[in-house]
Amino acid sequence: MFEVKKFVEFDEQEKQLFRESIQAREEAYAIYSNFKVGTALLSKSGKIYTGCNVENSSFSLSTCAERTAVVKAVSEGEKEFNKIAVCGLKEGQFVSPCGSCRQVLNEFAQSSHMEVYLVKPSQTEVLKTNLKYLLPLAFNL
Ligand SMILES: O=c1ccn([C@H]2C[C@H](O)[C@@H](CO)O2)c(=O)[nH]1
Ligand SMILES: [Zn+2]
Repeated sequence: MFEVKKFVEFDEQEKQLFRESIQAREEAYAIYSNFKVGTALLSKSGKIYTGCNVENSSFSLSTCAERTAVVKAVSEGEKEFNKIAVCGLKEGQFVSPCGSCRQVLNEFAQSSHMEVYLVKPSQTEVLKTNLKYLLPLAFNL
């Protein structure tokens, strides 16, 4: 399930998350793909952790924005997250987390229905979905 709404229709906390994902994207180190991604992750305690993609000349060592944010947050003591905003731009379309990031989010999601927002840098519209929809029948131990 997903819905697309205008940026301004969301509540203040959500809009703050969206703005921080847009800002985080500015820091992306994407000199090989030129594809910048920014994220903002909301922890159970209410704090926001941001991330961007960090590429490497040895391409497979590149890190996605979502996992940058998760690793930052977990290393600072946060282990559960409620929401994540992902900001990217591909010919005007929404950018969605890759399969590896979906699995990593699943590890630390407070609920399997963790809210996932796909944000456009233009602040025009936002696609709202959830992790259950993006990762059905998820693997868990
Ligand atoms: O979920 C994703 C998928 C891709 N990227 C980055 C990795 C790479 O630097 C660039 C192109 O794949 O986009 C992310 O940050 N998040
Ligand atoms: Zn990814």
